[in-house]
Amino acid sequence: MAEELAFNKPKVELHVHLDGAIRVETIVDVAERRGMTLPVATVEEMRDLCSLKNPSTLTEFLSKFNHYMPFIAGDREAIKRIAYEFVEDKAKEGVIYVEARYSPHLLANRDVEPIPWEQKEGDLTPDEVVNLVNQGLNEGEKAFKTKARSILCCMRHMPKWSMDVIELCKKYRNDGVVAIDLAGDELMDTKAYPEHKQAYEEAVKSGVHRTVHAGEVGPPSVVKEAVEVLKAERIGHGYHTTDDQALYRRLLEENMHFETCPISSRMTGACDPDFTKHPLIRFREDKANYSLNTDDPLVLNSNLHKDYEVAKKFMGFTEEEFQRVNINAAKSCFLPEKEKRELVHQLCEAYGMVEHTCF
Ligand SMILES: O=c1[nH]cnc2c1ncn2[C@@H]1O[C@H](CO)[C@@H](O)[C@H]1O
Repeated sequence: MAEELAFNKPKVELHVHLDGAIRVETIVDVAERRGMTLPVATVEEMRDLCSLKNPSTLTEFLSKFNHYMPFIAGDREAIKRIAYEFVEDKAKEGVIYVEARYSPHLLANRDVEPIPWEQKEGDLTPDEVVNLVNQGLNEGEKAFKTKARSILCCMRHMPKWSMDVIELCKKYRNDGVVAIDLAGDELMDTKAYPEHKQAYEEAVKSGVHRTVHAGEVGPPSVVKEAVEVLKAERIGHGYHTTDDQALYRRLLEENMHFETCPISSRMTGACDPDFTKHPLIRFREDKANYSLNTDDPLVLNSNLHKDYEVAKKFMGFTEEEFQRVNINAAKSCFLPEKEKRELVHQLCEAYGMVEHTCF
């Protein structure tokens, strides 16, 4: 008999890295097609290599990308394929709307300095990467009926890419790209460099939506900077906001959206490995505005059902709270207003709620 799911209803996912959500089978397949040598012999060994087994650090977590990104980066077919398969996987998890994020530069091999993953210079630019991902998401959306949009990531340690990122957000805003993000290792580098600030200023000026990874493993000051300097409309993770009570209270009042990722937060060492002590419990009790997300299912060897399961089993989540969480996610998504309202309506219908009582 199939295992009972913690929340078997339509869901919205706002924080998931496209390059952290690739199928292991696809990595192996692409490597073989490209005649590249894999470090291990089987899919299962590759899964082991790409994923963390025990709670660790964000730095260690991010180092897992080194094992598989070289096989995908620079390959047009692979990039389109991972986007398409991503939508299929989300549809199977009952996600009806998803925002997938990635760094176009980390998948390119031309017009990017330095060229990532020790690739030789090729002819795939960050611009074309965005185009390919858009095609894959779009075709996936048509095939699997899950709406998919994307968020382009600036990387904390690569400030010189950030102005390209905002220009790509502007160029593709009518073709699937809904926002800008700032990702990467907060522990190694917590400061927002002038180039990141400039990119976010341009985002504000040109009406591009903004989210920022902050307070994941870093202190609340990073969250404060995200809100005050980068004008973030949502916070990626944000667990450590609760370490500064005044800031936490203020963001609760402002209805700031926190994109939380329970399983990820344990494995990156962002939070106490004991889920019963997780800041998400505080968010729930305070009726904060937050969503539940996977972050990087490949690196976590996990899926969205498991995040919901953890919330139910260890954090006291009920069906009603899961519904509230998803309606908040829909209300905080980066779709245009009309599409956002339709999404909220779709959830209310699926949850059997009358619209005006729909929180
Ligand atoms: O949990 C996280 N915190 C910060 N950065 C992350 C996390 N997961 C992935 N990435 C980084 O974001 C890039 C673009 O998708 C990934 O390549 C990875 O370096």
